[in-house]
Amino acid sequence: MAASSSAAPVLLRILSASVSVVNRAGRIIKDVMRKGDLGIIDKGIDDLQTEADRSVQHCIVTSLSRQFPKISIIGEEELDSEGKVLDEWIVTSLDSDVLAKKCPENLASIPEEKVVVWVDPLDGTSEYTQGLLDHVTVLVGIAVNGKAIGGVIHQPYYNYQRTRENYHVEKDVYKQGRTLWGMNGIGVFGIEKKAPCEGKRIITTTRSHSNKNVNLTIDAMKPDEVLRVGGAGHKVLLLIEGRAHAYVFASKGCKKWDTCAPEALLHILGGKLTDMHGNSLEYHKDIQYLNSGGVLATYDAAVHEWYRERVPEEVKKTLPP
Ligand SMILES: Nc1ncnc2c1ncn2[C@@H]1O[C@H](COP(=O)(O)O)[C@@H](O)[C@H]1OP(=O)(O)O
Ligand SMILES: [Mg+2]
Ligand SMILES: [Mg+2]
Ligand SMILES: [Mg+2]
Repeated sequence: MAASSSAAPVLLRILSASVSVVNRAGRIIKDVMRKGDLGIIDKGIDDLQTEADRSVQHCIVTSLSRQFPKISIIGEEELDSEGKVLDEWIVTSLDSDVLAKKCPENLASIPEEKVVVWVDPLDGTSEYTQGLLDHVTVLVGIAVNGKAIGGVIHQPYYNYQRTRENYHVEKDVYKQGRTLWGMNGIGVFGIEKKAPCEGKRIITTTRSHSNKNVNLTIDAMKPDEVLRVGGAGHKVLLLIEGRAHAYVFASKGCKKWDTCAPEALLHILGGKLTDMHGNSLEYHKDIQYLNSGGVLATYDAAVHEWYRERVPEEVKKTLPP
């Protein structure tokens, strides 16, 4: 594998390394939970950090920067660079399924220096601390020229309730955890896209960062059902799997590391993610981290406009892009 992997375009190698490292990240998240002491630090209003957020960020950032020293990596957590990084957290293997794909021509010649990687080591921290474990994802988004072009979403506890209830069933029937990955021009792997039900409108939104404007906006869209769940990654998974039609978050709070990987995969699958005004999000390394215009995403790009038109003017005024 060594010869072929070193010959592969750098973007494909970055994606391949990201797929490898998120599996290690998922094990760290489970180890911290099993130990029981989450080491919670309060970063601000409704903004927690746990031992898992810290350790996973060290794991992903150190693993990727050792292999790709010239890429820009921006992670959610502000950590002491002298902090403890265990050798066992460093993963430098490349996923062979990713390497086997053909990188599209327009991306094959992108040099390392032009790549920005956005890392959310643990998305859905609030839900993690409350035991809503399948809301948790690990997000690695890849951007080139300010656009989200690929990424990885790892959901470490996918199926965990089924594995618990069906412990007597063969282990592999309900495998716990999954990894989705994709890149423009290659596709998305690790998930099957399903269309949501017709004749009903299901909106998914925040469960831990709600406010008056979030609710006003959802009401204006007259949903039949509202799914209040944690995590930006998790909510985009609900769109991809046809469990919701739209993800509506008419508030500030989500950052670029929350949206980069989910946006990339959703777009490849025909969906659309923008701010509440319909502006596309930018991922240059010097961009402001906050998605100040909120987040509006739909399972299909064709229905996005319908939701955008219904965002109340008074709410839009509070969300300058
Ligand atoms: N007000 C906020 N402060 C900090 N993080 C936020 C805030 N709003 C949203 N987020 C981040 O966006 C994700 C999606 O938001 P929500 O779950 O509320 O829909 C959250 O899990 C959190 O990411 P993280 O858990 O990685 O800190
Ligand atoms: Mg956080
Ligand atoms: Mg997050
Ligand atoms: Mg996070």
